[in-house]
Amino acid sequence: MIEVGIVMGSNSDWDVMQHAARVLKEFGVAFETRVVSAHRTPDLLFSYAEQAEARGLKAIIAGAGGAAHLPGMLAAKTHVPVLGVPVPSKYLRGEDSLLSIVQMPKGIPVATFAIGEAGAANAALFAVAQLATTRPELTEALKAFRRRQEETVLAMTLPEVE
Ligand SMILES: Nc1c(C(=O)O)ncn1[C@@H]1O[C@H](COP(=O)(O)O)[C@@H](O)[C@H]1O
Repeated sequence: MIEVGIVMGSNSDWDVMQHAARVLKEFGVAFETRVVSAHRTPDLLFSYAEQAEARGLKAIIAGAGGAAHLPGMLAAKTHVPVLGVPVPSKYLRGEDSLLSIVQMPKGIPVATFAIGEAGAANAALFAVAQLATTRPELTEALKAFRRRQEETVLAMTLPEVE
């Protein structure tokens, strides 16, 4: 059963959003990927959000760039937690995406992550952590992930100054 939906406003967001998919794949979490746009496919957005809970989704990772209304509008139409990823935009480098996702009005929350690839990967790690509250094997996998990360950093070397 699919547990996490990864949606994005355009297939041009894939370079960034693939990093969420890669993390979920690494942790063995079942996910789907979809292009859904609040602006260009509003009817699809409504039906996706309205069906999310009944379809068993536990989290929706939503990435969009520019006037990034997708995460907020999904959150408006479902109680499934929405994790927003600001995708870098052509003219404002994603600061527009970040502000339009993070500044939600009181009452309709979107958990907002960093702009770009790191935000996409962290949104997926956060979704894994959410699922781990009822799945001990995911907690163990998260601990192992942190240990590997720590070992990588501890093994880092710096060049000598000439
Ligand atoms: N921000 C949104 C929404 C939305 O919020 O519903 N739909 C598409 N877009 C964004 O428009 C940008 C340019 O899209 P195109 O590359 O298709 O022109 C993408 O970053 C997409 O997320």
